[in-house]
Amino acid sequence: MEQTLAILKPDCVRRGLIGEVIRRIEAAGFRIRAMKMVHLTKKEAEGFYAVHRGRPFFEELTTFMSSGPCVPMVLEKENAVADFRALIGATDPAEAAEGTIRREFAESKGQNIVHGSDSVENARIEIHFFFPSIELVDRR
Ligand SMILES: Nc1ncnc2c1ncn2[C@@H]1O[C@H](COP(=O)(O)OP(=O)(O)OP(=O)(O)O)[C@@H](O)[C@H]1O
Repeated sequence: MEQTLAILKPDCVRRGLIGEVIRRIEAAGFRIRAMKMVHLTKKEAEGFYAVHRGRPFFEELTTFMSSGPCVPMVLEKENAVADFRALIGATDPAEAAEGTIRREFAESKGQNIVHGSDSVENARIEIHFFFPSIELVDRR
């Protein structure tokens, strides 16, 4: 069974959308394996998004991600990584498909409600970042 790392970003928490977004995630067949609320420091946000260091939006992104609490969670499902990316939609809500979480709730490319790992390999790295002691094994 595949796992992916999702984050309900600070805008999701601030706008009171945690419940609504989790409802959609569960309705789409994902099982929540781990979840917590954390307020990242700027340094931690820079560590999580290290691959984007040097990109023009890096400063805005890491300032936003450390601006308030967020909710990282480990989601499990067949084909979890790709299916979760499909459920959340394109990075820019204006380009996200009808019915996706970002299309429905996100206000901008920067504040886009939710994060989802973009590959199985990155999912492993990102899960370890937030849940270093979680067992990454098949537990059906
Ligand atoms: N042009 C931009 N301006 C502001 N923020 C941006 C921009 N491009 C990307 N971001 C932010 O950086 C995050 C990571 O960018 P990336 O291109 O990896 O998008 P993504 O894979 O859809 O998003 P995520 O990694 O959060 O799931 C985006 O979710 C978004 O919040």
